Amino acid sequence: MPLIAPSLLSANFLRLEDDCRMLNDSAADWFHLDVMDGRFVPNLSFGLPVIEHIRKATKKVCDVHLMILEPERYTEAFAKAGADILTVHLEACTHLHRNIQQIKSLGMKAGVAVNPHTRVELLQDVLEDIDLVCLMSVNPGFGGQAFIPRTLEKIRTLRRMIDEAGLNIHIEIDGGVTLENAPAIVAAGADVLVAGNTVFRAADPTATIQALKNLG
Ligand SMILES: O=C(CO)[C@@H](O)[C@H](O)COP(=O)(O)O
Ligand SMILES: [Fe+2]
Repeated sequence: MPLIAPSLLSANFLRLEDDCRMLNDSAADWFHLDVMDGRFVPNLSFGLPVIEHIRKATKKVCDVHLMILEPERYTEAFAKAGADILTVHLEACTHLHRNIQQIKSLGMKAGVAVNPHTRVELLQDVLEDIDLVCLMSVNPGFGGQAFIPRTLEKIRTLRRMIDEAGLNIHIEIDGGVTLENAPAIVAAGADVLVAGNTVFRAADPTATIQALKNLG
């Protein structure tokens, strides 16, 4: 059964407390929180104050996905805000290994995200240092985009790399996850499904989260 991480980028920000409560009462495992800087990605989202409040509204894992340049400038602030997992983009880090060490030294789990054009083989030399790989299955910046099918092959390659190294690392798929494609994503070797629009645009978000869990 995969872990389900609804993305609050698609939540109703006027009713964020209601959406947090709905997720708390649902089968959701993690809260996926997308932070954008308008530089690494062509969009802005929310930042530290919002995450601090969401942290107080849930006991579930806060999985923070940083789509920002120079993430090392904010690592400590996100630790203080209550992130459990902090994921930085390989493409945004000059000193990725150092950034990973910094995240872990502050008591958080470390994730590395890769864009659709980035080969997963580039993760080989940090694999043993991280807790999660976030494979972007859309170009980061927006919710509601279509899943890029080539991601399935990348999941299989990454799963092989992780298994051959005898490691225990989450493979999280982020972007365009639906009830239709979730079974193939899990069959390819992913174990965490991020879902924004599929959950928050559903007539019954709670049932949809449960269905994603059962389908995978
Ligand atoms: O990081 C991102 C987008 O950049 C994602 O986490 C999206 O928020 C996922 O939304 P859907 O594609 O599931 O609607
Ligand atoms: Fe994300």
